[in-house]
Amino acid sequence: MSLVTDKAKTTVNTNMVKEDAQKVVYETKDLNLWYGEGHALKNINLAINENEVTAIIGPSGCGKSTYIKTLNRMVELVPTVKISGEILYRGRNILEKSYQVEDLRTSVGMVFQKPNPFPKSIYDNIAYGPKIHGIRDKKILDEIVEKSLRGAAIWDDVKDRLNQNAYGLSGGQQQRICIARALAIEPDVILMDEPTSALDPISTLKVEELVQELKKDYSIIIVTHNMQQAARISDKTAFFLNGEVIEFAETDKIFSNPSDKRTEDYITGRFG
Ligand SMILES: Nc1ncnc2c1ncn2[C@@H]1O[C@H](COP(=O)(O)OP(=O)(O)OP(=O)(O)O)[C@@H](O)[C@H]1O
Repeated sequence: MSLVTDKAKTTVNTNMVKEDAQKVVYETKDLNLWYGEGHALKNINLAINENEVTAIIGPSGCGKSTYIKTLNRMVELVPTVKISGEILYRGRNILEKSYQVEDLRTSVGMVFQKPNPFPKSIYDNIAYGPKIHGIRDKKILDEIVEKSLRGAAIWDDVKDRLNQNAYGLSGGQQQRICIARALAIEPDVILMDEPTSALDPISTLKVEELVQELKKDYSIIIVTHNMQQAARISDKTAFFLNGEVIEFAETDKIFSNPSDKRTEDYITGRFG
C-alpha cells in the first residue's frame, strides 16, 4: 500500500509543501478546534513527512501545543474541546469513533516541556511502557532498556546506576530519560512540546543533536519557541499565528526567504 497521498505529491494550497517520493506520516485536513467558544485552530492543512523533523513555531497562544496534542488525541482530555476536519495518521482518520486511541499511543510517543520522569528507578522508567504492553521477560526488558537509553544518548551516563531514582539526574539527563522512555515503546512518531525550554544550553545542544540522530528512524514533530533551534534542527517549519498556519515550507526557505510578510516579521523579531 502506498502511503504517499495525492495531496502530498502536488502543492494544493499554501500550507502544503510539494513532495515527490517522501511518505506522509500525518496529514491534517481542514482541522478546526474550539475550546468552548474559543477558536484555537483554524483550517489547518499540513502534510508531515516521515523521517523528517517538522518544527512548529509561532508566538505564545497561537495554537502550537494544541496542534501537537491533537496528533495523539491528548487534547480530548479537555472537556470543552470540539474538533472538526480530519487527522490522517498513516492514511487513517484518527478522529473517527472507531479509531482506538490506544493503538495511536503505541505508535506515537510524546516528550513534554518539563522533564517528567516517574518517581521510579531509571530502569523502571524505561521498562514501564513495554511492561504495560505485556513484556515480562527480564532479558528482553534489559535489552529494551539498554537500546532505548543508547538511542537517547544517555546510556553511558546511567549504565552503572540503573536502579537509582531518575529524580537524582540533572534536568538534561532526565529529559533524555523521557526521550528513552518514549523510544522504549518503539514508536513511529515522536511529538516534542518545547523539549528543551527547561534545559541549560549544554543539555539543549545534546537534545538537539539527539533529535537530528533520531530522525533516521523516527518522524519528529517539535514545538519550539526558539527560532534558532527550529533553524538548526528541522527540515520543515510551520509558522502558526492566531490559530492559523501562515506558512509551511522547507526550514531554509522560511528563515531565508519567507513568502508571507507575517512570517518575515516574526522571524526578524518584529513581533511575538
Ligand atoms: N485547556 C484550555 N482551555 C481553554 N483554552 C485553552 C486551553 N488550552 C489552550 N487554550 C487556548 O488556546 C489557544 C492556543 O493555546 P496553545 O497552548 O495551543 O498555544 P501555544 O502556541 O502552544 O502557546 P505557548 O507558546 O504559550 O505554549 C490560546 O488562546 C489558549 O488560551
